[in-house]
Amino acid sequence: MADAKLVLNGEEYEFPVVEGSEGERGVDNRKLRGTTGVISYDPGYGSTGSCKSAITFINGEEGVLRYRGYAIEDLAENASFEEVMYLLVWGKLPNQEELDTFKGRLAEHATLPDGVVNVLESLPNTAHPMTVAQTLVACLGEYYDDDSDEETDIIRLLASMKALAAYGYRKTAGKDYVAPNTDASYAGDFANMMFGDADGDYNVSEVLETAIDKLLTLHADHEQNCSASTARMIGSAGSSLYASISGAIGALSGPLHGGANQKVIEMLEEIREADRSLEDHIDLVKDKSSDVRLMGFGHRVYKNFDPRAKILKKAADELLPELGVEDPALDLAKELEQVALEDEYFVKRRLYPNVDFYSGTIYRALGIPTNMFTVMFVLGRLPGWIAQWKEMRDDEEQRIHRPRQIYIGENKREVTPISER
Ligand SMILES: CC(=O)SCCNC(=O)CCNC(=O)[C@H](O)C(C)(C)COP(=O)(O)OP(=O)(O)OC[C@H]1O[C@@H](n2cnc3c(N)ncnc32)[C@H](O)[C@@H]1OP(=O)(O)O
Ligand SMILES: O=C([O-])CC(=O)C(=O)O
Repeated sequence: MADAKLVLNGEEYEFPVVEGSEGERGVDNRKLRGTTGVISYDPGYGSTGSCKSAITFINGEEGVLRYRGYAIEDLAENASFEEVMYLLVWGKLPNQEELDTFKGRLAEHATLPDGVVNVLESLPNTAHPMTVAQTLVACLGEYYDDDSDEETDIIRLLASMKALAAYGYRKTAGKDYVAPNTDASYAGDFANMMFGDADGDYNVSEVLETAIDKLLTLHADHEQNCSASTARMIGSAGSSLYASISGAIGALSGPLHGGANQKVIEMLEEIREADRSLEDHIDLVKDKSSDVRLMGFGHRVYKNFDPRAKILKKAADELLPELGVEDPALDLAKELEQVALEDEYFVKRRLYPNVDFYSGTIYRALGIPTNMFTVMFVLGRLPGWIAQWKEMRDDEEQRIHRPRQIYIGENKREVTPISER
C-alpha cells in the first residue's frame, strides 16, 4: 500500500492511502491539473487562496478596505449605493447615462412576482427573517416565465431584494405591503416599503435614506468571506444565481458571520438585564469552558482594526442624537470595547470590534427590529456576492470547487456477519 504525504504546519507526515484511491491505481496526481500529490491541511482555509479576484482588496494589518480600488471611506461618503452596486458587479463607476439606465432597469424589475408573495404568505410568522429571505431568493427565479439571461437575473435579484426584505417584515408585523416607488433611491424605496403607509405618499426622511444608503455600502463586499465563498462554491457546480445567493444567505445567517449583528445587541441586552459587570462578562468570554464569545469582536483578516467599525461607531455617535434617540446599548458597547481592548486576552489575540459591533445600534435607532439586522446585511452584501459569483463564472481557470481532505478514519475493513459483531 502506497503512502501519501500530509503537510501540517510546515511539517510532513506520511499516511496510508486507502486501497482503490488514485494513489493505489498508480495515477501520478502531480501530473493532473491542479491536483498535487501532497495535500496541505488548512482547516477553515486560513492560508488558502481559493481564487484570483479583482473585486475587493483588504489589508488586515493596516485596516484598509477597497472595492475595485476605491477606499471604503471615499465610497461611503461620495457614492450612492446604486453606484457601488454597479461598481462591484460591472467593475467601474457608472457615468450618468449608465447610472440612469441601471436605475431604469432596477425600477422595471422592482415589483415581486405574485407567486413569490404567495410563498411568503405561506411561511410561518415565526420564521426567522433570514430563513424567509433565503427561501424567497431560492424560488424567485421560478416565477418568471421567460428565458432570462445572466444579466437580467442579476438585475432582477438586485431589484427584488429590497421588497423581499421589507415584505418579510411587514407580513410578520401584520401590515399591508407597500408597492415599490420607482422614482426613489434604492435605500429610500426600501425604507418606504419597510416603514411607509400602504395608502400614503412617499415620505422617507433624508436622514433615514442617507443612513441606510451608507450602511448598505459599508456591507457591500468583503472578498472571500464565508458567504461569498459559499456563493462561489455553489455556483462553481454550474448552479443558478438564485441557488448560489440563497446558499450565501444561509451562510451569512450564522452567528460567527453576519448573524453576529443580531447577537451583539442580544448580548448587550443580556448584560444589562443580568446587571452583569463588563469585567464579569469579559471573564465569561475568556473562560473557554463557557463557549461564550464576545460577539462583534475578532476577524479572520483584520488584526489591527476594521475600518467599517470605526466609521459605524462615529456614525452611531452622530446619528442617534440627530434622530433624537438615546440608546444605553451604545454607551454599553463603547464601554465594553474599552474594557476588552485593555485586556491581555484580546490584545494577545489581536481581537478588535468588527463591522457587526456597532451596526446594530444604528439599525435599532432607525427602527429596524433586531431579528431583521442580518437581512439588512443581506441587502448590502448582495452586489458583492453577485460580483464574486459573476467573476467566478467568467474566469477561464474556474472549475468546480472541491477541497480535498485528510482521511483519518479506519483503513480497509470487511463486513462481518451481524451475528459475529
Ligand atoms: C461579517 C462578519 O462575519 S465579521 C465576524 C462576525 N462574527 C463575530 O463577531 C463572532 C465573534 N468572533 C469570532 O467568532 C471570530 O473572531 C471570527 C469567527 C470572526 C474569526 O474566527 P477565526 O479567524 O477562525 O479565529 P479563531 O476562532 O481561530 O480565534 C482565534 C483565537 O481568538 C479567540 N477569539 C476569536 N474571536 C473571539 C471572540 N469574539 N471572543 C472571544 N475569543 C475570541 C479564539 O477563541 C481563539 O483563541 P485561542 O487561540 O486561545 O484558541
Ligand atoms: O470577511 C469576513 O470574514 C467576514 C465578512 O464578511 C466581513 O467582515 O464583512
